Amino acid sequence: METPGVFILARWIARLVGLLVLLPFRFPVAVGTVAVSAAVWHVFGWVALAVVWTIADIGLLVWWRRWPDAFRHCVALRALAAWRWVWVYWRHWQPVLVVAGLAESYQERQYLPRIRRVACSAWSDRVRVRLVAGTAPADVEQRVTELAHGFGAPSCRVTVLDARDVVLEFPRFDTLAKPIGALPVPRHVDLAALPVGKREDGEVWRLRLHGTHVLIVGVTGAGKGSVIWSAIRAMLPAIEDGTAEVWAIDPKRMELSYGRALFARYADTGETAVDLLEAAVATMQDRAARYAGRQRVHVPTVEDPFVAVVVDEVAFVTAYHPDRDIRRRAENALATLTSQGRSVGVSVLAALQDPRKEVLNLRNLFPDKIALRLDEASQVDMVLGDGARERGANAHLIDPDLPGVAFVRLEGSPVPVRVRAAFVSDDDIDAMTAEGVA
Ligand SMILES: Nc1ncnc2c1ncn2[C@@H]1O[C@H](COP(=O)(O)OP(=O)(O)OP(=O)(O)O)[C@@H](O)[C@H]1O
Repeated sequence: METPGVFILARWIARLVGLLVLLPFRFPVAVGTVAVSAAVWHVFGWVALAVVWTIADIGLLVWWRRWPDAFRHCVALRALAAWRWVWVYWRHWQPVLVVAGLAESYQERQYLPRIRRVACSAWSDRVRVRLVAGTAPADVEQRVTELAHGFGAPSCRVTVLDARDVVLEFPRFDTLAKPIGALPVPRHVDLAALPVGKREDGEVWRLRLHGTHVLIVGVTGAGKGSVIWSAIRAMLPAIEDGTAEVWAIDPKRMELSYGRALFARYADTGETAVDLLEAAVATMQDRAARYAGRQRVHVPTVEDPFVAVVVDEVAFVTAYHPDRDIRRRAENALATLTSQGRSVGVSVLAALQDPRKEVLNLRNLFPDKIALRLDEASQVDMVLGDGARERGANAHLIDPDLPGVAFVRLEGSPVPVRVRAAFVSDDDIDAMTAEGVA
C-alpha cells in the first residue's frame, strides 16, 4: 500500500520544525550571532549592524593576538567543528554509512546512527555518535577503514563511551609525517616513562621499561632501531651515574655495535648471547634471593642497577640459530627473565621481525608491545592483542616512507595510539658515547 503524499509532506514539515527548534541548542553561538545581528539590523539599521560587527571583529582580533591559545580553544576550533559537522559529516553521513553497511532497515524504514556532537582538536575531529538500538559498537569498529575513506580522513579510531555511544576520531592531517629528531636527554630519568617519540595528539610518547618487558615488532626497515636507541638515549644519565645498565645482544652486528661503549655487556654471537642471557638470569635470581621477605619493589641503585637486556632480532637466538642447544637455552633464559625479572629490576627490550607463534613462543610473556609496520593484517592482533585492528591499529597499512611510526596500547586504555619514534642518528650516538664514556 502506498503512503499518501500528505503524510510524507507532514513528516517532512515535522522534521523541519524539529530541526529549527533544535538548532539553537546545537549551535547556540552561531544562532545567537545571527539572531542578534538580525535584531540590530531590524531596530537600528544596517549602519549600526556594520559598527557592531566591526567592534566585534576588532575584539576577536585583539583576543587572537593577546591570548592565542584561549582564542583557538574557544573560537577557532569551535567554528571549525561547526563547519565540519555541517560540511563533512552531516552532508555525507547517509551515503557513507549506507555504503559502509552501517544503516539498518526495519519494516522498510532506514535507521542510521545519529551524530550527537562534533568537536575539533588541533589535529583531529571527534564525532560522537548514538548507535541504532540493536547494533553494537563492534559493528562500527569493523568498518573503520570504510568510514575513514568515506570522510576523507587518513584513519579512524573508535572509542566506546557506553553501549550505544561511541566517538569516532578522524585525524585531519598526519601529525607524524615529518621525522622527529633525537629528543633531548632528560635531566632526571624516569625508567617508567622514558621519552622516546611523539604521539599523534602531539604529546610525548613515553615508554615504560622498569617493571615490564617490551617487544618491538616490525618488518625490516620499519624503524625498530629508532625505538631501541631512543630508549637507550632517554636512560643516558642513569647509565652515566651507574643506576642503569644496558646489556646488548646484537646478532646482526649493525644496530647496536655502533654504541658499544655504552653497554655494560655486549654479545654478537649465539654462544655469547646465551651466556649474557644466563648471566642476566643469575643476576635476577641473586636479587630475588636477597629481596625475599625484605623488599617487594626494586629501586635502582649503583649496587643494584636497573638492567635493560636489549635484544636486536630476538628470533636469531630463539628460532634461527642452527644450534638446537643454543635455541633451547636462549628460550629458557628469556622465559625466566620475562616471567620473573620485572620486580627485581631486570627488563627485556626485544626487537622482532616476524611475530608468528612458531618464531617466538614467548610473545605473550612481554606485557607491552609496539607494532611498527607489519606484513599482514592478521599480525596486528598477534602483536597488540585481540580487537586492536578493529579499533583502527592498521599497522599493516603504515606507509613504508614513515619508518618509526607504530601503534601502541597505553597503560589503562584498550584504544591503540599511533606514535612515531624519534630518530637517533649516528652523530647522536657518537655524542652519547662521548658523554657516556666521559
Ligand atoms: N624513527 C625514525 N624516523 C625517521 N627515519 C627513521 C626512523 N627509524 C628508522 N628510520 C630510517 O629507516 C631506516 C631503517 O631503520 P632501522 O634500521 O631502524 O629499521 P629496522 O626495523 O631496525 O630494520 P632491520 O630489522 O632491517 O634492522 C634507517 O636507516 C633510517 O634512515
